[in-house]
Amino acid sequence: MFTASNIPSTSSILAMYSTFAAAAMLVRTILNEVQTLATQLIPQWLQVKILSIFGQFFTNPTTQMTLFIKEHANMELNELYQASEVYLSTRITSSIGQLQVSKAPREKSLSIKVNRGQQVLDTFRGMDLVWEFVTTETQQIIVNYEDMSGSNGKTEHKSVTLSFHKRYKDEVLNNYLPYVMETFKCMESEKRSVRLYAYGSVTAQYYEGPWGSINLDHPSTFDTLAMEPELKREIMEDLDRFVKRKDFYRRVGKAWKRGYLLYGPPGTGKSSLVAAMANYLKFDIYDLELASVQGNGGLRSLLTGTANRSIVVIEDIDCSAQLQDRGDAGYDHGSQNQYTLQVTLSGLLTFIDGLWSSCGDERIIVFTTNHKDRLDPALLRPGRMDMHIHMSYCSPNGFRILASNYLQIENHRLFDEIERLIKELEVTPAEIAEELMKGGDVDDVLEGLVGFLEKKREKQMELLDESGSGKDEGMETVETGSKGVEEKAEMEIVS
Ligand SMILES: Nc1ncnc2c1ncn2[C@@H]1O[C@H](COP(=O)(O)OP(=O)(O)OP(=O)(O)O)[C@@H](O)[C@H]1O
Ligand SMILES: [Mg+2]
Repeated sequence: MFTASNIPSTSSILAMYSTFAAAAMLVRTILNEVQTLATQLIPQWLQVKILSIFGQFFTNPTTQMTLFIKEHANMELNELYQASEVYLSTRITSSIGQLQVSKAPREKSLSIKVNRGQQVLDTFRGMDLVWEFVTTETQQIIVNYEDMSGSNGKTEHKSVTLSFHKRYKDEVLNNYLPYVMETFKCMESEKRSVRLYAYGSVTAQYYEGPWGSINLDHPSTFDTLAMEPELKREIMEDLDRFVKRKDFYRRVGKAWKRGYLLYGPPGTGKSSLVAAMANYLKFDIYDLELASVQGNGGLRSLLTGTANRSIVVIEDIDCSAQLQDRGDAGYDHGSQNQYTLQVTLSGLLTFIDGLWSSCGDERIIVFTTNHKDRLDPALLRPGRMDMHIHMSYCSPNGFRILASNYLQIENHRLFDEIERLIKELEVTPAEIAEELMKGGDVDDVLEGLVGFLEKKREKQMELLDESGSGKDEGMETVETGSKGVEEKAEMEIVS
C-alpha cells in the first residue's frame, strides 16, 4: 500500500516504466536472436518436428492464425489453391519426408509434389510460415441418373492450410499471398505442356471433382497446320490481341473472353486448330461433351470448375440434337432412359452471355461443327462467337506446308501436277496427310499421292455424271471443282 509519504512521484513512475520497457525489449531481442540462430542452426526437418510435437504446448493458440485454402470455393475452382500447390513445389527441401512423384508417358521431366499431411516451412520478409496439405472426406450419396439408383461414395475435399503469427496477418494477405499468385502465374506462362481436361474423373472410391486431366502432347502448331498463311496470321494476331487486352476489356466493361466457331468438313483441321491455339497460348483445353453433361445445372458446375487461361471446346455442336430444341424441359423422353437430363440451348446461351461472362478471365470458347447451316441462328448471332473460321479443303499452299512437314521438301517435279489436281478436287488435308505418311522414298510417296488424287477425281466425275443424269429426277447436284477452291479457308469476324 502506498501512503501519502511514499506515493511515488510521476518521474519515478516514468523511470520504472522505461526500465520495464527496456527490459522487455531486451528479452524480445534476445528471443528473436535465439530464434534466428535456431532457424539457422537447426535443420528444417527438425524444426518441423519440434513445431509439430511441442508447438501445441508452447505456442499460444491466440497468437497463431491459420488460413484455410480449399480446392473449390462456392463450387468454383479456387485459383489460390492451384497457386499454392504449384508454389510449394518450388519450396521442396530435404526436410520433407514424403513427396508425390509422377511422370506422364510423354512428359520429359518428373512432376514432384508435396504429399498430403506434410508440412512445408517458408520464410518471407522475416516471417515464418507453415503450410500443410490436408484432405478430408465426406460420405455422400451419388445418384446414377441412368437408372436413378443411389450408391454411397466418398467425396474428397482437398485444402491447404497456412499458419503464421497473427501480427503478420496484413503482410500475408497483402503481400505474401499475392507473391504466391505471381510466382504461380510466371511458372504457368513458362510451362511447356498444355493439359487436356475431360469431364468426369470418377475413380472407384472417390469423386475427385468434375474434371480429370492428362498432358496434351498434341503436336499440332500453327507451323504444322495446312491453312492459308493469311488466315493463319489473322488468327494468331487475334489471339495475341486478345491476351494483351486485359485493360481494354475492363475499360469497356466486357468479360475477357473470346469465342470462335470453327466450321468445315471432317478432316480439315478443326480439332488440330484448337490444339494449335492451346499450344500457342499455353492454355489448357477443357473438352466439354454436352451429351454426357447432366442438365444445365451440370453445365454450370462444369464451366465454373474450369481454370482461367483456358479453352473450352464443344465439338460437333450440331450433333448435340437437344440444342435444336429451345424448350426448357431438359429431359430426354425419346430414349429408353427418360431421366437423362439434357443441356438446352438456352442453358448454353445463358452461359455464353451471362454467368460465363462474369466468372474468370482469359477464357476462350470454341465450337466446332461440320454443318454451320444446321446451327440454331441464336448461336450465330453477333456477340456470341466473335469469329467464324471456315476450315475447308486443301489448297496448293496447304499441300506445300504438309509436304514440308511430312517429307521435309520444299519442291519436287511432281508438285505442279499435284497442285493442279488439288485445285480441281475437294480433298481434305487429312487425306493428303495420310498419303504422305506412307513409307518409302519421296518419289514413291508423291507418285502414290498423284495416284490417289487421280482416283479421287475419277470418283468425283462419276458422281457428277450420276447426279447430272438424276437431275431431272429431282436429285441434288453434287458440286465439285473450283467451288471447293474458292471456299478454301476463310474467316469472318462477327464483332
Ligand atoms: N489443316 C490441317 N493441317 C495439318 N494437318 C491436318 C489438317 N487437317 C487435318 N489434318 C490431319 O488430319 C487429322 C484429322 O484432322 P482433325 O481432327 O483436326 O480434323 P477435324 O476438322 O477436326 O475433323 P472432324 O470434323 O472429323 O472432327 C489430324 O490429326 C492431322 O493429322
Ligand atoms: Mg474434330
